[in-house]
Amino acid sequence: MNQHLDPSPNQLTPEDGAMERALRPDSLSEFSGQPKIVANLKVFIQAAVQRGDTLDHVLLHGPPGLGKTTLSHIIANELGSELKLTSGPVLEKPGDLAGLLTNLNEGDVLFIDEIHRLNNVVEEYLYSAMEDYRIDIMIDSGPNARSVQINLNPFTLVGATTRMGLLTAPMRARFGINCLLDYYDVDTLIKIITRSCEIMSVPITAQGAVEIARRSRGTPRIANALLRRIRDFAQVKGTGTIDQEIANYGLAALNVDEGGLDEMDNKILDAIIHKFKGGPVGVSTIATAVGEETGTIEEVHEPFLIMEGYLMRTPRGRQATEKAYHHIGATPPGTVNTLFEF
Ligand SMILES: Nc1ncnc2c1ncn2[C@@H]1O[C@H](COP(=O)(O)OP(=O)(O)OP(=O)(O)O)[C@@H](O)[C@H]1O
Ligand SMILES: [Mg+2]
Repeated sequence: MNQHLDPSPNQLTPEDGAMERALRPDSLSEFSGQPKIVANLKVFIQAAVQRGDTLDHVLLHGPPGLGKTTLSHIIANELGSELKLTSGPVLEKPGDLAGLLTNLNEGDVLFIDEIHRLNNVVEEYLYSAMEDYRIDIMIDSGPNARSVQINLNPFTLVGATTRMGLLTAPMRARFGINCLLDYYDVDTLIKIITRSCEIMSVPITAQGAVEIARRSRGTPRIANALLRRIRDFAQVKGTGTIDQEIANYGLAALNVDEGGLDEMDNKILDAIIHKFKGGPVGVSTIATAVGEETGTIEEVHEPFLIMEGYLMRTPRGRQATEKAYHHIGATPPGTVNTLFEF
């Protein structure tokens, strides 16, 4: 298996990373899809700007590659503010956070990616910063230790998470604006693909765009990643134009099937059906069976397979649907074989 060809969101090469940034829309009007989120953010941003207030803290959540980081850049752009980026696992101790917070200017946007991965101590520290724009820092240690209160400039915290369930209730409660990003429909993905092709100066036919959009798992990052690879196929094996034929050829070569399922999606369905009698089976058992991390299955594969109707979540575990059986060419349980009926 060609791992480097895997278009999964976690396997971008540095070259892909640069291209991803080039394809990233930088204003709300360029951002396609998520109409409710865009409309609401427009109002909240305009209202804050008109009043000369800082925007309330924003929580962005949803599966990888749907535009959380993109939106954080856009929010800062639209506010005309500076964006400072960090992420949950990087902030190991309160001092790391204090350094960042005290350097924020009024109205700056602080983006904390993977905010569910903040440790408890840092998280509690963040509460007073978010609520009162104030932090207590300890100076000296031992008998001379004392805490000093520092006032911060008002700022907007934008937190992003793929795992809303892992965010503590007090943390969630401190965000005034809560945005759940949803998978994109095919029409919106066509728009995103067409825009990317214009930026990359790659010719694409309408059918070529449909084919890639349809098989991008509702995710702009995957649409762009597939597009870049199919551009290579078009250049080397075709005429340079991405039409339906070369799109089909490239998608097959990349192991993306007709329904847009990748190799791991198919492996998961196959394991549930053939190893665990269709389920219900726990996600960690599935993870072991297919050799993938439990977290990746929960964040990346499961939400997509559920949305597409291949998988059900029951209190006792994950269960394959009839659609899943048909997809991998197995017979669903309870199906009467009509050949033997008289
Ligand atoms: N609405 C959109 N319109 C156009 N392009 C988009 C949109 N949303 C995302 N993209 C593209 O998809 C890429 C991935 O988006 P982004 O990095 O914002 O995802 P994310 O939600 O932060 O993912 P992760 O959870 O993995 O950090 C961007 O570089 C951008 O090119
Ligand atoms: Mg991101």
